[in-house]
Amino acid sequence: MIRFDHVTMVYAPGARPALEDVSLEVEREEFVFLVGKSGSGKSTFLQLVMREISATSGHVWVLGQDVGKLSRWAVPKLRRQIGTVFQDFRLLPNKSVYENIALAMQVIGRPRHAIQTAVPETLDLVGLSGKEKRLPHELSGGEEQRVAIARAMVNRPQLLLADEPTGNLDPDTSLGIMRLLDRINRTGTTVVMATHDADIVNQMRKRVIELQDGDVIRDQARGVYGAAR
Ligand SMILES: Nc1ncnc2c1ncn2[C@@H]1O[C@H](COP(=O)(O)OP(=O)(O)OP(=O)(O)O)[C@@H](O)[C@H]1O
Repeated sequence: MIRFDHVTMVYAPGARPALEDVSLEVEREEFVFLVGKSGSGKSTFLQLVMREISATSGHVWVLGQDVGKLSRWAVPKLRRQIGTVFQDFRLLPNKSVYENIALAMQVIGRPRHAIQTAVPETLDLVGLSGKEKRLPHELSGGEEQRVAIARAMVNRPQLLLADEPTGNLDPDTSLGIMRLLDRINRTGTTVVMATHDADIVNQMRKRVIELQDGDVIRDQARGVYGAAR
């Protein structure tokens, strides 16, 4: 699903590498937490997978493709197979819940009948049936994140990347979001989630990859947040 082969990322000449000689593999249908202090390289990792940036050296393979070698038209095709969720939700404020989700299908040219089927199904998946007409400001933070997850999932991506998705939510709401991400994972979507949320990581007991100054310093199955090294 994802393979990093001696990946180094240097943003500016002479700068310290944001990732240095990272090699690892994420298998299909895994759930992986990326942890590490601020600046350790978590977002850089996710951006490399999305091909928002290109590795300075080494190879990043995503869904069987060396993303550094993709042509310009192949990048959007790759991104269509990857859902993304962020800490700040990134919903369009003057569009309804339904419209926010439908837009993700419209922009890739899906036909209206497909949208009319998939949006209600996805709203049901995230537990927001009945709220389709609401605007984002009429929702709680947890509900806004559920809309963002619905938008990420409506095109049925094989891979879901989440950058600190519970960062703006209280512990109970965060747990609800994690249960949803776990359910999405169990139905076959690979999930990679960067987080600082120790409680969540310790409760979920999934694979934990810890970065420090651009190095992988721990890769642990059924891991915890703080190092039990
Ligand atoms: N666009 C950029 N230009 C230059 N340097 C960058 C850029 N993005 C990140 N960096 C640097 O790369 C390193 C890794 O940053 P990154 O954002 O990947 O860390 P992070 O683990 O995601 O941090 P956080 O938890 O704060 O989001 C840091 O030293 C950061 O300053």
